[in-house]
Amino acid sequence: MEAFHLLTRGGVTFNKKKFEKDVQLFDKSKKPDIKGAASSSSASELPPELDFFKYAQGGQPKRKGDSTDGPKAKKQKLEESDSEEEGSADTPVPVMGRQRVTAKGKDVPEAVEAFKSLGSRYEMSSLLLGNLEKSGYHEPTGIQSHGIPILLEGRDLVAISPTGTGKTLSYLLPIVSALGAPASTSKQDQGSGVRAVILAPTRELAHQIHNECLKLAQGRKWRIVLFSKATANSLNDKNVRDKVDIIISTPLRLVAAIQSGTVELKNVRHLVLDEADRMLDSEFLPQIQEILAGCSHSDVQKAVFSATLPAGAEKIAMDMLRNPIRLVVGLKDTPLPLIAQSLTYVADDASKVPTLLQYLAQPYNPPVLIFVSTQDRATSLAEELIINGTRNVDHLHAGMTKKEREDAVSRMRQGHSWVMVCTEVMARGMDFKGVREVINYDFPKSVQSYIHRVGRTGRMGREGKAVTFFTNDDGPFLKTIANVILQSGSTVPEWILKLPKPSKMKRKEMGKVKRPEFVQAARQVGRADAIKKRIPAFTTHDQLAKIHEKDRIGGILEI
Ligand SMILES: Nc1ncnc2c1ncn2[C@@H]1O[C@H](COP(=O)(O)OP(=O)(O)OP(=O)(O)O)[C@@H](O)[C@H]1O
Repeated sequence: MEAFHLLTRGGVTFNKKKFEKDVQLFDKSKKPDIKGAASSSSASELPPELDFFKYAQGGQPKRKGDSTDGPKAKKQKLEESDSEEEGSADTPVPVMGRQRVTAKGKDVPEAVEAFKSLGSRYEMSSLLLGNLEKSGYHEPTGIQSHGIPILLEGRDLVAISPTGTGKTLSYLLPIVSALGAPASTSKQDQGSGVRAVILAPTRELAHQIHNECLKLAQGRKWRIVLFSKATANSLNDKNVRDKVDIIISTPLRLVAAIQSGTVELKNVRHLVLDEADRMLDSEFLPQIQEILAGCSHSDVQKAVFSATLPAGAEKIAMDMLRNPIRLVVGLKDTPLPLIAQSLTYVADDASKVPTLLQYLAQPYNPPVLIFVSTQDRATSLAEELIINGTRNVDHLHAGMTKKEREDAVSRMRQGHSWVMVCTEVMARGMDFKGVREVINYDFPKSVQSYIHRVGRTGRMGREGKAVTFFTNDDGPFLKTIANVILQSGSTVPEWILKLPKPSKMKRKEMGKVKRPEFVQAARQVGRADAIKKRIPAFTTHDQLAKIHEKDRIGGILEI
């Protein structure tokens, strides 16, 4: 702890040379050396901060300033190293693609190297294989190569694979493939009532999974229902209810429907828990148990998926499953090496807004996701950024109405939001392909929260960048997150590594750090004027290009 105190006790003995980069963030006369920030562009080029549409089309990110310590180099190092995750002593499985996959369990089915093998080996329909192609899924990822055959062979599965590696398709494809004829047309004896249930912790994620599922099922009349109050009401009619093939829901919504008798799960043959560790935590577990009890068919295949699965959650999962196979892709509970991660010291809460404004004043890669700890802090930080001239700022938290949340997600998907301030509700599962930078404005409340938050970038082979602010109050937990960063191949200052490891008890306090209810304003004086003159929250691409042109030549903003 001594090193941390040296850094933080009022700055008297602060070693400025050693922490030059952190000091630069507070020195307005110097540009901070933010790794990954592009240098200023020539006047004839669109400024990099405006040029994100190119990226949004999926082009390879060109990060300037990457050194030999950049994510690629780190990835290489990790692949070359002999580092190994737990379970590797079990059934050896060939290395697929870039990530090591280990499987534990009896009679593990052989992995597939190409989607087309699913046609010959499992008679997967050409319609489904065609839909994969149409979606741009040409080759399976590690979790898909191994996980899909396991599920197609009817086995239960615990799958742990890093964020953005295609877990959704790994469970959707086998389910859709096993459905056969849609319930509405079927004369076969497949029972009546919903046959597959997929559970996710947030409405946004359930919605995203629903969209993926619809894409995959194109061309067949399966009824795939995203559960909401409205759909629950429509299922009051048994004739409608019996024609549903798949339900995708949050646990609470489904339990309410079970209790009111609008849904029966006795015909369910496939049950998937996405973000399994969250679903099995104390908040959701009673609901999951109720849903499990409702799935009373003698042959229910169960699968749990997550990027993180702490031992406690894994034990609960294993007890739920029958003769399961456990798959681990990459290093368990570790972000992908493609995400360049760093820690930024900001002393106290009041210093965060100025630090963030300085960060956003440099060229950055929009859209950027900014995580805060509470709903009020999300709203107030978004407001603060707008007042201070940051463009296209949006926010999202669970206290907003369903419509507001849907609109915010849709603006993000369409590329209208450049800066999205959000709470934990966006941390898990949300897939926005263009997100290149994540900022943990408030320190995460657990290692799992950290991994999922930073996992909103660096998805499906793209590079990403994640910055985590820490204050003096976060000091005791710094080492825990630093270890995760180090394990995934990014570098951490030496002094942090020398901090003592917090006890298990202490680590539990990580999520309980007290923060002010609202973020602290960057400017008190002239705030009312600033609000009146603030730039409209959303402007068109052309308007923004004009603004930047004027900014460069010192013009006055007129919009
Ligand atoms: N085989 C594939 N080829 C190309 N892209 C794919 C493939 N499989 C999935 N994807 C795309 O990769 C992205 C990430 O997939 P997905 O959201 O399923 O990741 P995940 O592992 O569930 O991540 P998280 O842990 O954050 O939930 C999505 O945009 C998806 O469309």
